[in-house]
Amino acid sequence: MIGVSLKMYFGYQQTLDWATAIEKIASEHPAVKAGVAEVFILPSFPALESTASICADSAISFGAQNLAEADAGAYTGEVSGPFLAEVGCRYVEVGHAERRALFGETDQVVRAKTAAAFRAGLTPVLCIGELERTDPDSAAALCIRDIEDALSDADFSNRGPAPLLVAYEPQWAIGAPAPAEPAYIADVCQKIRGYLESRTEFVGRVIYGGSAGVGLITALGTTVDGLFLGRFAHDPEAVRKILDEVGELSV
Ligand SMILES: O=C(CO)COP(=O)(O)O
Repeated sequence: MIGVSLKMYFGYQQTLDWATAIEKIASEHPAVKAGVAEVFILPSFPALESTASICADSAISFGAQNLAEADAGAYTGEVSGPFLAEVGCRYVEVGHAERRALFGETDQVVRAKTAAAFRAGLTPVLCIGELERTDPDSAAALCIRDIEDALSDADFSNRGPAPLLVAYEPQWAIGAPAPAEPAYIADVCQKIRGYLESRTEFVGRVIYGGSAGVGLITALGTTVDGLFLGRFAHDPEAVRKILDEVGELSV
């Protein structure tokens, strides 16, 4: 699973050119064709509709970087889960470290947005990760506590197991020159995976984000379900190389 959030780096046309390039690379890639790699992209809201056209009948999917807590109403400037689903989003990011640090999103907000995503039938890309570098046991314990907390308002009663994507993003590794060490990532993600497997209301997978780029998935192997890329996916050729790596891992 290779996801990319563009954050707010690109302009509109730049986003569409990039999405077109990624769609072409992914849909022609043997790892995607063989079903061993999946790609999703998360552009800014105003590019979603054009991204839907680019991704129509394609192997790649798309989603949004944020959603409102409520489904409809007097919430100026917000975008609801049902709106995103109607545009064709499959994924929506919830609780990214930048939303928490820069826009005051609390645990309560993350709970409400996670519940809203599930209500709309979207797969939350639930971002969690420790603030400061620590040991893998402490990091995993904190992540599992945050996942449990984020899910605590979600209603799973009306359907079969819902898909959930956990993005393990140690906050100290976001926007850094290099990712966390592969052994550290693998240890934390294996523990998160163990927790996700113990829950039956949802089917959870865990991807790593935080300065992820070419070479990392080869080092991590199958200890993670994929990567959540930021800056290092701005060059579409880097995404091609990462898909090559995924293909090599599966043989
Ligand atoms: O936060 C991230 C993905 O959402 C990671 O971003 P960078 O890879 O640019 O550090």
